[in-house]
Amino acid sequence: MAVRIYSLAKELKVDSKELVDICTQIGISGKGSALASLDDGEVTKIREHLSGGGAKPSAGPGKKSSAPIAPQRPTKKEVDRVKVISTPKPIDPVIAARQAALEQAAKEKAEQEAAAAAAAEAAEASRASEDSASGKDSGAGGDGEPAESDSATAATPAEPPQDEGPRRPGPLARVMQRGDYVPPGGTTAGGKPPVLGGGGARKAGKGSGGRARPAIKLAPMPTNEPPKPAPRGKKEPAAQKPDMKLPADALKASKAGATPLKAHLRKAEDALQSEKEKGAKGRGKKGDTPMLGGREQRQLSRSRTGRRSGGMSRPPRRSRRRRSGINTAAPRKGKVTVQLPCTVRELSEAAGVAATDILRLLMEEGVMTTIAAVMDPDLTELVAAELGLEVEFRDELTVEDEYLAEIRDREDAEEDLQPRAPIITFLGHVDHGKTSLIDKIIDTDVVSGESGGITQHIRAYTIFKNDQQISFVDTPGHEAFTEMRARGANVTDIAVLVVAADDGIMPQTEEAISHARAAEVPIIVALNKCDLPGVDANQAMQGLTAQELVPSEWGGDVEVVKTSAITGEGIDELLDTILTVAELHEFTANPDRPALGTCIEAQQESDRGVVSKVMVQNGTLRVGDVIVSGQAYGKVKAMYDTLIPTARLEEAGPSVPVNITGFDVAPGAGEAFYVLDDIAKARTIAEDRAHEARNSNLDVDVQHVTLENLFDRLDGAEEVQTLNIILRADVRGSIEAIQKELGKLDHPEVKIKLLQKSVGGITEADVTLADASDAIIIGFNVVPDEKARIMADKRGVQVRRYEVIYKITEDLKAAIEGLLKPEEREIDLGRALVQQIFKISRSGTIAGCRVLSGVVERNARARVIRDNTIIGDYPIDTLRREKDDAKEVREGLECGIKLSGFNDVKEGDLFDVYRVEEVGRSFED
Ligand SMILES: Nc1nc2c(ncn2[C@@H]2O[C@H](COP(=O)(O)OP(=O)(O)OP(=O)(O)O)[C@@H](O)[C@H]2O)c(=O)[nH]1
Repeated sequence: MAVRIYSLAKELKVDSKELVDICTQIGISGKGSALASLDDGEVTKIREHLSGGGAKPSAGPGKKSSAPIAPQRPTKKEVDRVKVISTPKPIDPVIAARQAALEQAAKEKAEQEAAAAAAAEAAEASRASEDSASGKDSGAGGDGEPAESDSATAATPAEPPQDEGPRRPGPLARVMQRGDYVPPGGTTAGGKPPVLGGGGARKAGKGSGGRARPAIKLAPMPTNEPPKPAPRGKKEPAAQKPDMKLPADALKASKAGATPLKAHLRKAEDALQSEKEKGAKGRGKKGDTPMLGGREQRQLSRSRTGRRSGGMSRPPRRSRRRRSGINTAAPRKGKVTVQLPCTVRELSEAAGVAATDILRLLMEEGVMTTIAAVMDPDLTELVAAELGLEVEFRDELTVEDEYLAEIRDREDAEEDLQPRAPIITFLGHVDHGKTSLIDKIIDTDVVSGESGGITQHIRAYTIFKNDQQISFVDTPGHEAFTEMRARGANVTDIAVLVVAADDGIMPQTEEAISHARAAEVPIIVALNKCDLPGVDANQAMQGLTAQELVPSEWGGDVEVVKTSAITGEGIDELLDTILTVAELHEFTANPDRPALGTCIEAQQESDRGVVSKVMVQNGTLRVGDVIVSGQAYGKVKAMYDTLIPTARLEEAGPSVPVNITGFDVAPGAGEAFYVLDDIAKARTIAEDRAHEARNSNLDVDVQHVTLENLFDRLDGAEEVQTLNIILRADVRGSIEAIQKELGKLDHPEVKIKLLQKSVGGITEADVTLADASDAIIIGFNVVPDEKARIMADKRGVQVRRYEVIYKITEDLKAAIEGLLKPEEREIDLGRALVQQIFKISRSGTIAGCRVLSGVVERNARARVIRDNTIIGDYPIDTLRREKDDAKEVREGLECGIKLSGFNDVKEGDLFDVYRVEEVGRSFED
């Protein structure tokens, strides 16, 4: 019987990877991964090899023995050699927290029942005494009996309820009953709320308990956000007092009074004066900032340094201390780089010119100023020119960059990294069983039906399987998964693609595959509903193969697990596969740093305020931590388990989802969160973001790749770049032809990656994917639907439509080479729906239309769209409003349109109206 390498490795207590290497050494080829299968002969060969080597457990002395090798306990040497990566201990605090919550609930229930029983007894007793007083009590026993009865009643509340019958042990109880469970000392029910994540993992990570797992190589955490520039000052030389003198010619030139500097200074002063008069308030934006002093500048300076008091003439302490060291004056340079806004001091430091010399230069121009005065770019340039220097500007650092860059960019030392639980997302076509599978997994191992803690709203949870932690993020659909990625949040390590065996690959399955591929996460397939009679798993596997997901049992590299969420078939194997894939990827994090992660969702609750579900991705989040996420900030007031929401936690380590309270407003789903050391900083960042969002007139905040800017992006790039493409076409044949043509495009610096190819019109899902993956969308004989078009405009995603295949390759080639000549560009004008047809013998067919959006112009062209497919493209011949010719007809109005050369118009057709404009070359310079 075929056995997987990792299973055999487990049995033989050796590292899976080591076993892969052994396969190669002993001539068993094609076993590149621990997930590969071995046949009986190969297993025997391996066993013989290991027994011959003497270092591994052996089957016994006889080589010919065919008896299975009994798993043996590894020797101490072996245990020492194999680094244990299982994390048995984190189970304790989580289970303890959950158990504490469940026990508390049980206790409350018992108390309520006891109170009810006591009340009933008391009522009974009072009735009895009334009866006795009225001489109705004829029973034996006299006065003593009620007393006995009372004492029995008094004892009742302390007893567990007896009438419930034997209770099925809950999963937590089951875990407690297991031999490998060690209860955490003093942190269970009734004690201080236990902690979750980090601490246990840390202890466990280096322990020697649990089964032997492969040795790990520690990998860096995937980052959530693109790297930001390092904070200012990090790499800058220390403040200095250079001994360079101003060049005489520079001074002479400025003294002559004819320099542009004087005029500029006057301009700056005027501007400052008018700003003062206006009493303008503003912060953060250099455009609003009066240069060379002013209250606003002081505010800006404070907001950037985080100081709440002090004037700009006094430099921040840190700077002063820095300057008191050795003079590290840089030699005078011919070209200097400064960051805007630039102060006199910064220019002096960058240029290696004494600040006093710059001040003197300014003074000679009649401007009395200070070393901390901010100069605008023009003035900086002019002063530099006076000094005989060329100046280059770096982008201004935002407050956010200053505070968060260090946190985001901080790389963890390898020795600080610990194994962390994998975060798994289930994707797939609607109704294929994603939710049922997750429910089954949770029910199987952690929570029984009595927990009552799982609600529809819980979308992320962590569970334990064989002492291994796994976290799930249950997104309602792959769009939500991709939406999060679009916001820079990658909260998934492994995607489980759920495919119903009776249905096979469906359109949303294809989309889910593209989304998982674009996220570059490993894919495991759960072939679900295998319990249904007559399902043909082979057919579904053929479908997977057609999607380039070749099952490992067919020699491919994709693990396909046959499951049933109803019978539980394959659930354990699915979990094992997830854990093995996770093990191979060695996900790690540093629990000893301030937390950062992603907000999965947030909502305002009437009693608790904002409750946010966050996934900790690195570090440890603690109650009391200062956090910022999007435009929200606050302090973590309380933390709850997501699976059993009554279980309170004190901290959460990497890969642990928790519900927290404390944000002032609800952060958006997919927003990154960070822990800061100061609430004022968090407030500044959140306010700054809110301010920017309010002031931003542009909806498009990301400049996505377009064929026009592709070359600019490639410019200066060192490595091979990837151009991601989403292709939608009218028929499968077109896709194949285009794919073939794209394959011919061979460029040393640009790789073309087809993220998704499918038949049909362009949808919002395509735009979401393009947004998240920085892709362009190519529509071949198809158009975007209205919502997709609006979304693409809003998100700056380029949608290019073609009707001739060679034009696609021509454009791509030209774009890569920077020679794209967009001589003609189509300007979308609007859309009109054909509501009625009028056949007029002399003129032809007139389409009675309603303009759905935009405008229809007389000299424009119209693509005729039927069932989301372009069936033709014709010039508009006549455009009429009622009986009159019209130049244009706007949204909401009715009109008659006659197309030139096309009479086969039908009701329900859409006219996609556009104009062709001549546009100059983009890359002339
Ligand atoms: N026979 C059988 N039915 C299943 C299985 N898994 C799920 N179902 C049923 O399929 C239906 C859909 O299951 P869900 O778990 O809601 O599917 P889903 O993929 O989460 O659906 P959406 O969340 O709507 O995308 C339900 O009626 C389930 O009971 C299975 O393994 N076997």
